[in-house]
Amino acid sequence: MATDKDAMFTFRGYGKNFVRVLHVTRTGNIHHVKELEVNTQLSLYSDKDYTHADNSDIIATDTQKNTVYALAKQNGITNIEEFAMQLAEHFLRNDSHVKRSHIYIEQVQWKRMADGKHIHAFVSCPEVTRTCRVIQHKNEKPLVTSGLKGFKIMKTTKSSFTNFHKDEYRSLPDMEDRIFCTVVDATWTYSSLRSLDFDWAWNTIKQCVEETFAGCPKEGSNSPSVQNTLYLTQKQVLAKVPQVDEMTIALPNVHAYPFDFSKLPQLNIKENNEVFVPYDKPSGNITAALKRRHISKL
Ligand SMILES: O=c1[nH]c(=O)c2[nH]c(=O)[nH]c2[nH]1
Repeated sequence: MATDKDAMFTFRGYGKNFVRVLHVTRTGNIHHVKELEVNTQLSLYSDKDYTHADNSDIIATDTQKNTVYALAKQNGITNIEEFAMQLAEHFLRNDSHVKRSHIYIEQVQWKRMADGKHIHAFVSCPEVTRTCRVIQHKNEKPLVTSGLKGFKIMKTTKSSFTNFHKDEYRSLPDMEDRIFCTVVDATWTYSSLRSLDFDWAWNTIKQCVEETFAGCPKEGSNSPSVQNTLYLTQKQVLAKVPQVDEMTIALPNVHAYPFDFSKLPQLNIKENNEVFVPYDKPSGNITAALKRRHISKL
């Protein structure tokens, strides 16, 4: 990447962010909707656009935006992974001077009204955002990373945190029973895309996250720490979705501590396990990436 004798680029890329698309498919009178926000980024072989103000190779970010709408119209949107791969491939195939395509898509969810039965009326369901990142280099296969983010979940018991390290700075007591609240941010890569049903994979992984966190509805499941719950989630995902090669999860520990009624001695409140103060800052930041040891044979 020679630039001049004093400096060189270590990265270049440009594209359009936050391209919003609402896509409606009609099967007779039954309508299906998908709402996406698409981010495109292209890296070219030449750097003359940056260094010599030569714009002749630039695929304008406006053109990239139009391409998103055109491909949505021409190909439809089966799921965000397929759509991102089509976009990445399109720029590489159509424009020989493109070296690398990078497409990142977020999908917000709409659910059918009337308990999922309405044929054309929907309710916004911001409970969780589905994400997908596709990076593809010229003449190479796409690297697909799917994910979910913003999935805020909480349980009011069966979470403890005890026997942790003691030193002169520790003030937190052992907690046998606490509130566990987190906002799940997870991404995963696939070792094989062959006959992979991306919707099935995403739904299965979301279910793993929920089930590991919550346990069965009548009993729940014990969490001895956020770290352990995170690891058990990853293990369950690797067991249930054989195409997943590596999974990264971030589970912030969004603390909620009992209000300290000792500050109000006149109320003579001795016990409190009902009134909590949620704190969004600071939050614990617990994260790990778990990768399969053996390459999948799929
Ligand atoms: O599950 C937890 N893990 C920690 O590392 C930690 N640290 C902390 O203050 N509370 C908790 N809880």
